[in-house]
Amino acid sequence: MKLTVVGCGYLGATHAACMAELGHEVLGMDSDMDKVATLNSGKAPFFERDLDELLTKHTATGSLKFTASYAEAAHFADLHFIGVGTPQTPGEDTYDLTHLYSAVRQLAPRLTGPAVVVVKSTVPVGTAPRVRELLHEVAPAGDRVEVAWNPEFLRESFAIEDTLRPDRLVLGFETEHTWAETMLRKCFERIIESGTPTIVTDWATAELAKGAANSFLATKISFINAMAELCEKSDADVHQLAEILGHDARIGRRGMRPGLGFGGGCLPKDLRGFIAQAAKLGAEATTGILREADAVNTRRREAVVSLAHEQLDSDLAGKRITVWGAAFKPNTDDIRDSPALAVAQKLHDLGATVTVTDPKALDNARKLHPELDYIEDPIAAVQDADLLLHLTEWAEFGHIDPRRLARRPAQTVVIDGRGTLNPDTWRRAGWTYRALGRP
Ligand SMILES: NC(=O)C1=CN([C@@H]2O[C@H](COP(=O)(O)OP(=O)(O)OC[C@H]3O[C@@H](n4cnc5c(N)ncnc54)[C@H](O)[C@@H]3O)[C@@H](O)[C@H]2O)C=CC1
Ligand SMILES: O=C(O)[C@H]1O[C@H](OP(=O)(O)OP(=O)(O)OC[C@H]2O[C@@H](n3ccc(=O)[nH]c3=O)[C@H](O)[C@@H]2O)[C@H](O)[C@@H](O)[C@@H]1O
Repeated sequence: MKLTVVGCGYLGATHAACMAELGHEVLGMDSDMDKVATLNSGKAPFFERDLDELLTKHTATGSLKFTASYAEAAHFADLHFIGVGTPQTPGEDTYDLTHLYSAVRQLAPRLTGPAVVVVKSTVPVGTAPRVRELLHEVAPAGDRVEVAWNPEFLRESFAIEDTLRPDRLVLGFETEHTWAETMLRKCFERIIESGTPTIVTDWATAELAKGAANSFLATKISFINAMAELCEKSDADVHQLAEILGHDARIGRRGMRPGLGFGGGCLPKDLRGFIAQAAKLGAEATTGILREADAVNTRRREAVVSLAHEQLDSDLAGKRITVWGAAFKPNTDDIRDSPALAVAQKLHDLGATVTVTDPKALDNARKLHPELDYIEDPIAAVQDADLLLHLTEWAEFGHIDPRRLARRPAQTVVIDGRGTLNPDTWRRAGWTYRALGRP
């Protein structure tokens, strides 16, 4: 099939490359010309495992191309996926849908024949009818343009695997048995035939499925982090507690790692956007648990700052603090709402000199937090430090032998914000080891 993907960021570039891998002819469209040029050269404008290889493979054969032209995109195919960003509105908890409506407004006047517009971006429930309205108003093809909803559940750092072999496919349509459904079933034929659970539903359920999934994931993380707060008061170990709970299949171990909490471009803003929309719809009473999940998450960042205070005798002025980690999680260069950088910035604001290291995210971090210091080598990073914070659990950091570090810092104190370093190894190497939720 021929198809386009409008918006080629973390989601869209991956989707475009994976659709080419499924055998389709794909044109990715993005308003950012630099991104388009990078993608056309077979490279991703961000770090995602194996994505460069997939882009190189399919741009080389010509089955995958990128453009900044809506006219070209509209002309190329009659199946259009939209994956533009839907960030949090600055200063509010709601979604900023400007990019989504802008993409629809620019695509619509160029749709002269029957077409299917499939939205993958995450939105508040109730967005689909507005997209349909806009398309029918503006597109010359009018109501021959159908709208489908296909929420995306991929995780960054597993994006290709999650796109090609998803846990489930959710397809939302206005009515049953539409042309849009036929088109999407054909597009995802290989995925569906491999046995992937495929749920066909209405628009509202498809929209809600995404917000509900991310809200649940966020709440699961905050649940174990609330237990960490309790462990801190009772000398219990939240990591062992999580293991014990996780053996119950109804609870499950995955997605329940305690520590500094969730960040990234999705869980925090989707949780807040979900709460804001529920309140707008008059279902505010259902959101208490979600508000608490957000509050627990914020408290974990504050807890690391408090621990740092405690270790440095309540005086951060002039202290040298090394932070291992800038990305919001390992194996990505994404720093959107990064818990590690939020803590680093706070410590800097309190007067410390903060040096950050990260295997992939330093360029992005430098742009957003120019006042912090940066260094590539995590070992050199601890030179003369009064305190080491381990805030993003890259495997590279876990493999460092603390004995190799012991003579470099001014004080051998480490706060393990992710709880993945081995306390015994660090203590045996002469370090004072502190972590959230464990003695
Ligand atoms: N990043 C992820 O892992 C996932 C993201 N999502 C959702 O997918 C959507 C996109 O997220 P990301 O890819 O992370 O964002 P992103 O910011 O990396 O990418 C968005 C892209 O859209 C482009 N864009 C913005 N306005 C445009 C327009 N009018 N026309 C054409 N291109 C335009 C931007 O230049 C950018 O390249 C969001 O709604 C997000 O919640 C859903 C599941 C996973
Ligand atoms: O909507 C999205 O964009 C995506 O958001 C998350 O994916 P992602 O943000 O890539 O990352 P996760 O692996 O879920 O981690 C999110 C944050 O939670 C933290 N986390 C995760 C898991 C855990 O057990 N504990 C924990 O603190 C991570 O460190 C990270 O900061 C969801 O997992 C995806 O299903 C969803 O598609």
